[in-house]
Amino acid sequence: MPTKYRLLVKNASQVVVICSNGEKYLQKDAVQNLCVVDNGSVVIGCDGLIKAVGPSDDVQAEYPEELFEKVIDATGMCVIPGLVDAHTHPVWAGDRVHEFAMKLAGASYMDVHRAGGGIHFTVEHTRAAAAPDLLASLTARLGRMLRAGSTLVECKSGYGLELETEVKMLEVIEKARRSLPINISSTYCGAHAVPRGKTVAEATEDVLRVQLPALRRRITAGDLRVDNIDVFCERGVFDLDATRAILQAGRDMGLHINFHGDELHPMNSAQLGAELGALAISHLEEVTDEGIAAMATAKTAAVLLPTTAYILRLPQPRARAMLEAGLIVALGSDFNPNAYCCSMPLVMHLACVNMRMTMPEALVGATINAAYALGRSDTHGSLEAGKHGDLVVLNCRRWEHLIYQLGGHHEVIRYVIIKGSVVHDNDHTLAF
Ligand SMILES: N=CN[C@@H](CCC(=O)O)C(=O)O
Ligand SMILES: [Zn+2]
Repeated sequence: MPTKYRLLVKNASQVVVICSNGEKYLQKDAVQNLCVVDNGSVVIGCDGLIKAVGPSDDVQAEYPEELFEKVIDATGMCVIPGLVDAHTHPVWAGDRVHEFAMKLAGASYMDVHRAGGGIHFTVEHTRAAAAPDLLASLTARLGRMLRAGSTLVECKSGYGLELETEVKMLEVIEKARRSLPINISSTYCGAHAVPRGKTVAEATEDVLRVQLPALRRRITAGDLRVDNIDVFCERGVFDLDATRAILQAGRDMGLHINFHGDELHPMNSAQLGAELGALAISHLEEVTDEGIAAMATAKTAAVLLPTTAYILRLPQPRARAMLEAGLIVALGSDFNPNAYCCSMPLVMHLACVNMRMTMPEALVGATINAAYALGRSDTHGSLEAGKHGDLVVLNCRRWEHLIYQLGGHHEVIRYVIIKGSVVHDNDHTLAF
């Protein structure tokens, strides 16, 4: 009999589908009631898309095993959707381990930034780096994220702050997108800091008159794919007017608005994002109640970054107030030289303990809602027929072990699968 399907994952103790009615995001009570199939199986076709998910007996009655290229017996294991990391800065040279020591000794993020460190330090090293070296380190970092269960990752530029290096970074992201199995959502973040020697007005003009028009030409020519536009809207970085001008220009080019706001000071970034129809705003440690309400009405997702609040000892984002107001809450690792974390399981753990999210809220934040924040929830973020066959098989009978076992994801994750192909097989056999 000819092979017709790529992969059968059968007999899993739990298949965490997340949602099953084509929802683009989950909010309010829907977040608590995850769709979970006990003793379930998943079928992925040769096109890499999910064909069926359901109770094992039903699936196996309809899809005989001999039709499959590969069968995984997931007895005693769980299946969850591939994790989605909605916020990373993974292209850079030069680490900042020395600044970690400064911060532990009491320096704030902006103290380091104003002293010429922080983003400026990384910009200097990234400008000097050769593209193949940046690609090699990006590949290694994406590999680490993938082994921690991430199958769709947002990747920002933003350590160039001038055309040449911003394009170099976006080209590196594009090469990774074309050559690696992991899915990438690419973000232009040329307004990540005001470059040394320029005013905010000059930096804004450079983005508007030089960088964006050049990017538009590259995108139109098919050389580059860019999905999102980002600005660091913060006191001492880009103010509200500059942020508005840049985000509007990006939106006019067809990019999704997805930016840094209300992190260190209340800037009314949330209200601005809601007004502009932003798909997502990240950080929000300092968002006001009015900002939360505006985002809920506009269906602008909140991308919360627990690693940053933890490392910088910031006030935690008010996840509970956001969830209760009906916001679409997503999570991201914020991997960058300040917050060196590639692990969404660790991010979910921090979100639960420090932000008081429940485990279902954290998993929703790292799947369907993170996919929504990237405009990808029609194809990613849940295990529904027609979506990409991206999933993680866990070496445990209950999916919550992935969050509960602090820092233990290397042992808990057995397989990472993208479009029905096993891209990571952690050949451990653990008993619970
Ligand atoms: N806050 C602005 N940007 C990054 C940090 C980037 C850096 O420090 O290099 C963030 O999301 O945390
Ligand atoms: Zn960031």
